[in-house]
Amino acid sequence: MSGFFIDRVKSIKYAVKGFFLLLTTENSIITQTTIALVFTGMGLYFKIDRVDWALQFLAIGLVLSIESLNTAIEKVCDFVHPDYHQKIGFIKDIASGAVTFAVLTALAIALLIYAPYFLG
Ligand SMILES: Nc1ncnc2c1ncn2[C@@H]1O[C@H](COP(=O)(O)OP(=O)(O)OP(=O)(O)O)[C@@H](O)[C@H]1O
Repeated sequence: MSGFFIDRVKSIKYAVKGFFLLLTTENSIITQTTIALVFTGMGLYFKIDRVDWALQFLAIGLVLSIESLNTAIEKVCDFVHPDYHQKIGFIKDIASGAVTFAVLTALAIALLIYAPYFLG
């Protein structure tokens, strides 16, 4: 039983390590995090309500999570096949496509939250 808890604590340790690796080494994650901070600033500036904060955090989490998985897929691709291959290109393209789904969702949420402040 105690082995189970030690394994869980180790998993959390590796997950936190991965979290900081993404934030400190991956340009795409650093860029998305910067955008997330800008939107957090906008939320504070416009004093958005509790539901809008929840939707905004959900959108930020969605984009960062999918972007992180896309980064992991790119790393696996580069590791298993460093040279050019049509299938690697296809795999990387559809992994990026997943990020596009998340970003479009986040853009829709951002428009719903902030358009009224800009359009009056
Ligand atoms: N080994 C490869 N074989 C075929 N096409 C590739 C290969 N590597 C990259 N590509 C093509 O180049 C595109 C960009 O790949 P890349 O790995 O540079 O990702 P990226 O989107 O620039 O991500 P990042 O900026 O996070 O590195 C892929 O979507 C794919 O179309």
